[in-house]
Amino acid sequence: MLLKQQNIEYKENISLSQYTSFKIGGPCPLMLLPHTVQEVEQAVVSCKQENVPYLILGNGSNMLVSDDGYDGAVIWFHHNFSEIYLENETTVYAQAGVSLAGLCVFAQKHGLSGLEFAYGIPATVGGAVYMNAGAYGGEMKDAVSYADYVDETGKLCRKYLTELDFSYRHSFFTNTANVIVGAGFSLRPEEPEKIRTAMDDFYTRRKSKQPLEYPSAGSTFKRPQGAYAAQLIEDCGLKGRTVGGAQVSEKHSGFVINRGGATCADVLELIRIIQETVKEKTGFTLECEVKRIGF
Ligand SMILES: NC(=O)C1=CN([C@@H]2O[C@H](COP(=O)(O)OP(=O)(O)OC[C@H]3O[C@@H](n4cnc5c(N)ncnc54)[C@H](OP(=O)(O)O)[C@@H]3O)[C@@H](O)[C@H]2O)C=CC1
Ligand SMILES: C=C(O[C@H]1[C@H](O)[C@@H](CO)O[C@H](OP(=O)(O)OP(=O)(O)OC[C@H]2O[C@@H](n3ccc(=O)[nH]c3=O)[C@H](O)[C@@H]2O)[C@@H]1NC(C)=O)C(=O)O
Repeated sequence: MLLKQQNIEYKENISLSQYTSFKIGGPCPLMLLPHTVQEVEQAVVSCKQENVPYLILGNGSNMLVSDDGYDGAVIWFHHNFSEIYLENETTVYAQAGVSLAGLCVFAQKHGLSGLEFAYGIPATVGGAVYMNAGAYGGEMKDAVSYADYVDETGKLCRKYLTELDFSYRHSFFTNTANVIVGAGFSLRPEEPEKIRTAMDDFYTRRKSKQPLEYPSAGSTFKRPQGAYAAQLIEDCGLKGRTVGGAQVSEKHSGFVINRGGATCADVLELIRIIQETVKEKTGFTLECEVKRIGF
């Protein structure tokens, strides 16, 4: 395979369950761990040439991977692509593998406000921009100034906020094979203490309401127009409903959790039951927020 002759670090025959926050997922023959933009360009071009599909993995916190795994190459950014610096007085640049927690703490230490809402979202910068991650009234689109990416032909490009087509859990990148390599965040000066207090407040709220003690992929469904998925699920009596190792969290019914040993098939069956029951009893259609991989 050409892909393995390019000096890009790689691992073979990995189990994707080790790389997803759900702790679910079958095998994958090849994981590429690029360290430079040039290596990302090479990886994309080689995958195209060899007709190998690729998947970009950040923190794996929004993925439901098939028990049969993924028959392609995974490009992994966590731990590498972790550079972060001040571009000017109010702009922070972070590479795609930087954790949102790391980005928030960096901004706070430099007295820059605008990312407090994101403290506690278990994502990388790449995954968060890809999906316009949001919480507590904030979204990535409120802070992102531009994003750098390697396009599907292997060329490095930049798009600015107005071109990024952000909306609820969606961006220009959604359902494309572009690889985000970094982003610039435009922030406002504020006292570091005030920023720290806001971050701690959001984190405490998250911890008290969400089942962080179990593996999951965050909210399973998007908020449907005019309702909350969690409330609909609770009103339909589905809190605690279990299939194999998968369960509708007793703490927050918007989360399907892995109580131990859950398979992808368990989660899919539980999702099917939830969608069917909610539709039948309330008329609302619940759309999955979690991205399905390898189907
Ligand atoms: N608000 C909250 O409390 C929570 C939010 N989340 C969400 O989970 C997401 C998780 O981020 P993360 O764990 O890092 O992502 P994941 O590893 O879960 O990847 C999710 C998808 O994002 C795409 N992606 C990831 N990194 C990149 C990149 N560098 N360039 C292009 N596409 C990329 C991939 O698309 P592809 O398959 O096309 O390759 C992938 O399928 C965030 O967007 C956030 O919304 C999760 C938990 C809680
Ligand atoms: C976890 C994620 O993001 C989360 C984000 O952390 C939180 C906090 O702002 O708000 C969203 O959750 P959410 O829509 O479930 O919001 P919450 O405020 O927790 O709950 C909404 C409503 O449902 C009700 N609710 C919640 C839990 C529950 O068991 N039962 C219930 O009825 C709440 O009382 C509230 O009225 C995001 N999810 C989506 C799909 O928009 C994620 O994207 O993975």
